[in-house]
Amino acid sequence: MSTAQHADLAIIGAGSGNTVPGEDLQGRTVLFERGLFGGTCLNAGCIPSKMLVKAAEAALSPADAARLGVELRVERTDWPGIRDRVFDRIDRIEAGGREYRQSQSPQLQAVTETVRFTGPRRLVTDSGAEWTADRIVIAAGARPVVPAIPGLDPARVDAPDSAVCTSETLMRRAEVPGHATIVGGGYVAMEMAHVLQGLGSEVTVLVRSETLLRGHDAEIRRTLGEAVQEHWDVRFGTTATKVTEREPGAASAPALELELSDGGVLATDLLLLAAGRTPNTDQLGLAAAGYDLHLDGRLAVDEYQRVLAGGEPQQGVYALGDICSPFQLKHVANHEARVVTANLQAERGREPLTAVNHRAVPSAVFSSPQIASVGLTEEDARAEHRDVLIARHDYADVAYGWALEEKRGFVKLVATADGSRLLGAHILGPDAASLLQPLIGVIALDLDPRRFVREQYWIHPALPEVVENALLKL
Ligand SMILES: Cc1cc2nc3c(=O)[nH]c(=O)nc-3n(C[C@H](O)[C@H](O)[C@H](O)COP(=O)(O)OP(=O)(O)OC[C@H]3O[C@@H](n4cnc5c(N)ncnc54)[C@H](O)[C@@H]3O)c2cc1C
Ligand SMILES: NC(=O)c1ccc[n+]([C@@H]2O[C@H](COP(=O)([O-])OP(=O)(O)OC[C@H]3O[C@@H](n4cnc5c(N)ncnc54)[C@H](O)[C@@H]3O)[C@@H](O)[C@H]2O)c1
Repeated sequence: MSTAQHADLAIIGAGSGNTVPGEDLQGRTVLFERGLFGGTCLNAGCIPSKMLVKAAEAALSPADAARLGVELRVERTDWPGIRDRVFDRIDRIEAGGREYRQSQSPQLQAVTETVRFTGPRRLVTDSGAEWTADRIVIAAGARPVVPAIPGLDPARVDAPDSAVCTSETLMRRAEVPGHATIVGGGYVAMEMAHVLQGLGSEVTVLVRSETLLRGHDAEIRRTLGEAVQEHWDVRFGTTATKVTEREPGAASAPALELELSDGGVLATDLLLLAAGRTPNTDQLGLAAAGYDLHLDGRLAVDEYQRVLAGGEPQQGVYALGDICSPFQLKHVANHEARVVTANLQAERGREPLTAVNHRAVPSAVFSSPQIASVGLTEEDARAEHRDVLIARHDYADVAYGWALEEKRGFVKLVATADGSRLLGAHILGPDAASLLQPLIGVIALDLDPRRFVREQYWIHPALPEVVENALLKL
């Protein structure tokens, strides 16, 4: 006889999955979380990284001020103070979320363990507790890839006394390294290089390919590459071929020696691995459940976020966020969580399901310069459409750009040949993420960009005039 406990709904992962159980969900719910409540975004991702970017930018402000004729000096950056300010706030929110789920959520049982499937709708925790559930939401996220580099012991990555880390532990480290080496040329590498340099590190970035931020518009990538090389030692087409870690605690610094594919040797205090994030599907025993996976390890879902098995959607089994999404972004995970919540309700009332909307997914990279992007790149648009219109306006050609003395920033728009539909928008420069937002609306709501620009006021002389002028050029 089975001793398994039974739930109406089981949720795996209290990151974005934690938003699914609302007041109106009926029946017994179990929420499995092996780590921190709030998941990656709150504890080791979007939120602490942006709080640190802000501190780094304050430390880098003398260079901006100097362009304006103001001489500023940074007296000191108080890393322990900055780190503790950031994580005191975050840790309190995490503890509050945990406490709420553990003792104040009626009908919900929080199980703070790792769980895996032993069959379809059948689960077991690490301590052996068995569960069955009528409906399941899989929101188990992703984790940093640890590339195979000779000499690198994967078990030591992120250990408290190790000089090799990922974004999981970087932001809570005891010290800012004198010299940091970053493997990767993607989002994490660009943002963390900015943070580390701002807070006092010398930074070397090892980029396996010849470009930063693969998938972004080529002009954006090229301009970013030129800009960051003014501050960081960026080595394109270069990988680490061997890592030698000195004895932990050995007096002689630096802690690591790296052999590089170009034959060079690099002594460094910290190695940050920022080589992508892999979905946690391999840790979930999914073969026992028979659910389908994509080649890149993502759980396969249909447009209603229902998990597929043998190509067929499984009623009542959903996935959301990094475990299944083609976009590893928090706003996408949140949207998918809303779709899943709506569909759990709809299923009960036998109402139509809501489809996910992955059109016009924006992203921003909070580096220096900041980048924000939505829709097609120029290259993709040219491949998809016979003719396209490209419009570009520089920050330097609007009044607020003069106030900023901004030389590099620009807005680039990609539209259909007649200018009636915006296909993509790409911004590089101060406040790019905020400037992009109205253009996300134009694409998402299929607004005519010619009406959008003409039939509203644009505040003069505010920075959005750079967006207005790019739109006028269409
Ligand atoms: C450094 C960094 C910065 C980022 N910045 C941004 C940003 O600025 N903007 C943005 O949009 N996105 C950003 N992201 C991406 C964003 O954090 C993720 O896309 C988002 O958090 C994914 O949410 P999720 O719910 O899918 O996964 P997670 O938040 O990772 O939640 C998954 C949860 O499942 C738990 N879990 C996993 N397996 C099991 C198991 N077997 N049993 C029990 N529990 C399990 C985990 O402990 C975790 O808490 C950033 C990511 C990083 C790493
Ligand atoms: N601001 C944001 O929205 C934000 C910030 C951070 C992370 N994220 C999300 O998290 C995801 C993961 O970030 P990321 O920077 O780790 O991944 P990424 O996919 O953005 O970049 C990975 C980089 O590592 C390189 N790489 C891969 N394997 C390698 C290897 N074996 N050796 C050397 N280099 C290798 C790739 O060429 C690439 O440059 C992002 O794709 C993004 O979706 C978003």
